[in-house]
Amino acid sequence: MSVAISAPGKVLIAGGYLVLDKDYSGLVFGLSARIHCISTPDPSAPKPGTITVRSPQFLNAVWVYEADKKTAVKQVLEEGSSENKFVETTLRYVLSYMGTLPDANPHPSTIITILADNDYYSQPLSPVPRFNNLAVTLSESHKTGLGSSAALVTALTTCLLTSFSPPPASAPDMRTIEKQQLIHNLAQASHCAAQGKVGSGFDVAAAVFGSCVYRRFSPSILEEIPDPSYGAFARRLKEVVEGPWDLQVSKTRVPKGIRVVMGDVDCGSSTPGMVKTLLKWRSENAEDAKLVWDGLEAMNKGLIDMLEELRLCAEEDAAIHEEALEIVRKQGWKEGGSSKSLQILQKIGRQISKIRKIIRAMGETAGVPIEPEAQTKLLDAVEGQINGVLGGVVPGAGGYDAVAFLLVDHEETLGELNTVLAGWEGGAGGKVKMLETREEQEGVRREVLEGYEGWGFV
Ligand SMILES: Nc1ncnc2c1ncn2[C@@H]1O[C@H](COP(=O)(O)OP(=O)(O)O)[C@@H](O)[C@H]1O
Ligand SMILES: C[C@@](O)(CCOP(=O)(O)OP(=O)(O)O)CC(=O)O
Repeated sequence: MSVAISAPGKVLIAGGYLVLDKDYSGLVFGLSARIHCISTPDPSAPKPGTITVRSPQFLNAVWVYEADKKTAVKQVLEEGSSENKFVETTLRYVLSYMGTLPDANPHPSTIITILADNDYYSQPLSPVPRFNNLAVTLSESHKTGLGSSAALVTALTTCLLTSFSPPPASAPDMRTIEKQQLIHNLAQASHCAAQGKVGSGFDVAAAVFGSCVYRRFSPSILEEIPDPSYGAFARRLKEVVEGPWDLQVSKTRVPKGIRVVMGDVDCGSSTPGMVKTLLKWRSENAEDAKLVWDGLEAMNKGLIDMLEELRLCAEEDAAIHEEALEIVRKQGWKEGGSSKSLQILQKIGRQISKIRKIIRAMGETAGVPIEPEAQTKLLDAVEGQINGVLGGVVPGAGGYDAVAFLLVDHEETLGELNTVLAGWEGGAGGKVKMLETREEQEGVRREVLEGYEGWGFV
C-alpha cells in the first residue's frame, strides 16, 4: 500500500541565537510549504530490500540503496548518480532503529518520491504548476531558507516508520505525543548527523510538532550515538531515541485574522560564520552578553504572551476583534483605540520595534550583521507604508537573505505588501519576492494519495 506523509517548513520569528542555548526560547511557526514523501511498493526492483528515492523536480536526483548488514543501507552508485546525505543518513538511522524492534521484518523493495512545495526554491516569474519541475540539479537550485532538509528528514522518517511497521500496528498514529516524540528524536538524530553539526533543532521541532515555542534538547544526548559503522550503533540509537529528551515544546498559533508573510531577498549573501562570531563574542563578554540575552528573552516572551492574549481575545469577542483589525488595516496600529484587541495589536507593534532595536544593538556590538542596514530600511519602509503590517523582522539568524512580517490577513494588505516588496531596490539587498506560504499550525501528517495524481503512483 502506498503511504504519503508531509512535514512543514519553518520560520523563526523570535529567538535566533538565543534558542541555541537551552535556557532560552524560540518562537517558530511551521509553514504551509511542505515537503512530501510518498512510498510505493516496488515489486520489479532488481534485488529484495532495494529502496529507490527520487526527487523528480530536479535533474540527476535518483538515489538507489540496498540493505547492507553493516550500516543498514548502502548506496548503489550508478554512473552519473549523485549522493544525498540527508536521504542516506535518514534511511540508515530509521532502518537501523526499526531493525531493533521485536517484530522486525526485512523491508520490502520500495520507491520513495520526494515532492517539495514550490516556495522552498526560487521559481521563475511565470505562473508554475504545483511541485514545479525546476529542471536543474538540487545543488543548482536557489533555496529560500524554509528549512528543506529538516522537513525532508522528518517526512522521510515518518514515511519509513509508517510504511515498514508491521500491521496492524502500521502507521504510528502521529497524533499521539509518544509517536511524535519518537519521530522527533529519530529525525533530530539523523538531521544532526547529516548536517555534521548540532544546531538548536528548532527546524526539526517545527517540522514534527508544527508552530511552537521551542526550548532545545541538551546536545549531549546525541553524543551517545556512535558512528553507524560501530557494532553497537543500532542498540545505542534505540536507547537514545526511546530515552528521555529534555526539549520543551509548547504549541502555539497566530491569532485569528493575523498572518505571517515571508520575503525572499535575492541577494545570494547569507552570511556564513554569523553564529560562530556571535557565540565567540558571547563567550568573551559573558556578563554583557547575559544582560542582552536575558533582556531579549524577556522581550520575546512578552511578544509570545501578547500573541496568546490576542488569540484569546479573538475567541472571546470575534466582532470586536474584527473591528480592531479593520482599524489597524485602515489607519495603522499607532492610532489610539479603546478595545482590548486594538490595545494588544498596538502592544505587539511596539514590542516588535523594541525587539528589533535590541537585535540591532546586539549585532553591532558583536560585529555581526543580524539586522543589516539594508534590511532595516526595508522593514521600516514596509511598516511605514502599509497600515496593516504590525511589524517585520529578520527571521532566524538574520542577515541579508530574508524578511518576515506579521500583518492583518486581508487581501488588500497582502496586495500592498506585494507591491512594496516587488518594487524594492535597496542597499545591499537585491530584489525581494513575497512568498505565498503562510504560517500553519500542524506539524508532520499523513496525506491522502489523491493529491499527488500525475506523479506516476496513484
Ligand atoms: N526536494 C528535495 N529532494 C531531495 N533532497 C532534498 C530536497 N530538499 C532538500 N534536500 C536535501 O537537503 C539538503 C539541503 O539542506 P540544507 O543545505 O541544510 O538546506 P535547508 O536550510 O533548506 O535545510 C540537500 O542537499 C538535500 O540533501
Ligand atoms: C542562529 C540560529 O539560532 C537560527 C538559524 O535560523 P535560520 O532560519 O536562519 O536557519 P537555517 O535554516 O539554518 O538558515 C541557529 C539555530 O538555532 O540552529
